[in-house]
Amino acid sequence: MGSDAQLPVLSPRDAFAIIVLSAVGAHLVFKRWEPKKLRVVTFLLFLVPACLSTLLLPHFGTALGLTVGFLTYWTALTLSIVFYRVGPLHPLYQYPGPLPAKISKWWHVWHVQQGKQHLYLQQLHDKYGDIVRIGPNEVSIRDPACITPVLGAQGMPKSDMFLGRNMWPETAPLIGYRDPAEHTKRRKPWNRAFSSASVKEFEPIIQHRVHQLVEALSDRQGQVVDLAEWISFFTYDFMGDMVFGGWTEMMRDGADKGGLWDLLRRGLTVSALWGEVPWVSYYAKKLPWTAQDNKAMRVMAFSRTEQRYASGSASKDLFYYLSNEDGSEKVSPPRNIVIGDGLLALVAGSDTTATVVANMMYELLRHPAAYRRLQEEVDKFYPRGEDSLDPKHIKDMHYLEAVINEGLRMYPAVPSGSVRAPEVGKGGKIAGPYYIPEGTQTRIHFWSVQRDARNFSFPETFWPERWLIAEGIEPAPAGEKLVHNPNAFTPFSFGPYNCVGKNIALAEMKQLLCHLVHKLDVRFADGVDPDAFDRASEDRFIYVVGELPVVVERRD
Ligand code: HEM
Repeated sequence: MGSDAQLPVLSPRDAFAIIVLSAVGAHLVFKRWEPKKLRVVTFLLFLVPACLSTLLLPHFGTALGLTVGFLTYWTALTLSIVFYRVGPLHPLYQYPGPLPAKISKWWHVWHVQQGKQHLYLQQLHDKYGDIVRIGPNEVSIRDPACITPVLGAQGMPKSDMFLGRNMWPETAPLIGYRDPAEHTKRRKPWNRAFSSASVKEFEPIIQHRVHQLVEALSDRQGQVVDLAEWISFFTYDFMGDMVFGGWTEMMRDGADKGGLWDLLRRGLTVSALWGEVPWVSYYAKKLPWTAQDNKAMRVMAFSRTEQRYASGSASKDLFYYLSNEDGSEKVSPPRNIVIGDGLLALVAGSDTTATVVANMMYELLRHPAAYRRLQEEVDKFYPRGEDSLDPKHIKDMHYLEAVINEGLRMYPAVPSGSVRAPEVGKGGKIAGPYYIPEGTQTRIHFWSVQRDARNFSFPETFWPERWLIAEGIEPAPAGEKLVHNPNAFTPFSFGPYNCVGKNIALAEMKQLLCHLVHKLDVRFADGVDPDAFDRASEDRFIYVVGELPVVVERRD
């Protein structure tokens, strides 16, 4: 071909048609393969429109041609996405939900960022019904009939939420394992650590730390103390002992001197967001400032893990099982896995238990009759002079159990549930009356299910007696018919990925409440607005509570 050969010039109409069709094609590529690699995304979002804009240069000149070309491409891409998401071709078209949520996931992320996701989703369920579309590709469910089909053994695998939360796949903790077979394998040492027999071995540690908490509070009698903070100190110190054979001494210091608690809480806020948009974490982890807290968290866990490897086991802590010091597995897991799981235990076991106990105490303080009744039960089983750290009567203390169940019902530690998704390529799943298309992010909204009048009478009222009535231990109030659906009560989740620490958490909470009300009288500090505590609570995947200013008095 000669050097003066000219490329044919397309008419503006044809050029625009090609740009628009290419943008729709790019949408199809994004939808089908969800590419994350920066090269591919840059190619689709910048290189393609740049090349296509050259078709407009003969008509508009360079600057205007490029501007019009890019704008046309991006507008067509955006409109293609929006029309698809709100239109009848979308597999979730039939499910109701707010329009902005259908169009963009960022609508939901904004609500998550506010920390009030639990209330927002509850409002959506009240408005739209038991299934709500809360993202372009996501639903929230409030129907207990869906718990087994979504969370049960034949249910759905984990979604990629935990890939986003964790950021570094090489230290993926148990909770992030998506492959059911790998998850079952990795969960074995956890199951050994938290079997009924092993939980008994943790009892002396619980007793020691509960005693320490009650003594620390007694030392401050008459002063205003933040009970929620002290309960957190307790759970962190206890988990440090339980996981690594010792770590923090927050109760001794009366403060989080090492900054661990602060660091984990900050990390929690960020990872709650990234869990909602996992692809963001793919880029964010490459930026030093966004990943700072998560990195610092890993460094801390790494250093404690190394120390623990070096010192060997002085007791059968969780590490003993996770690192295979018990010798049950033929091959010991690599260190990175043990680091990930050690950190998980600390996060999963500390804030969860702390937040539930703080909420129970809050409700007991708001309901003095319930506080008195609990104290009377404790006093009956442990008369003055008896050691309420000895757990021998705890299994017979029905009101204590009722208080704990009621606290867990009203304040599930993971209020908005953890997300599952039918695997892409394997077809959708039926959940109760709903068809859930493959790849749909699906959550059971525990907060809404457990506060639904169709499952529990007076759902917004703290009423421990409901559990005694349901068990037939005491009669319902005259003229009342109790609504009580035990299948709708899943604060520890359900199925093969449920909370592996449930037994230890229950043992810890029972021992703590029993000894605390036996030894101390607790009341709100003067001038405290009790509702402020409720208002300050936030859903950061784990429920996080505000300050609970109280005054304690020793009872003996
Ligand atoms: C009141 C206290 C607690 C509550 C309400 C609670 C609740 C939960 C929930 C809702 C999940 C999510 C399960 C899912 O993805 O469906 C979970 C997972 C988990 N929890 Fe707890 N938890 C508590 C205490 C603890 C404690 C003390 C530990 C001890 C280390 C612990 C360890 C874990 C672990 C390791 C997982 C991940 C399990 C897996 O993926 O197989 N939790 N917990």
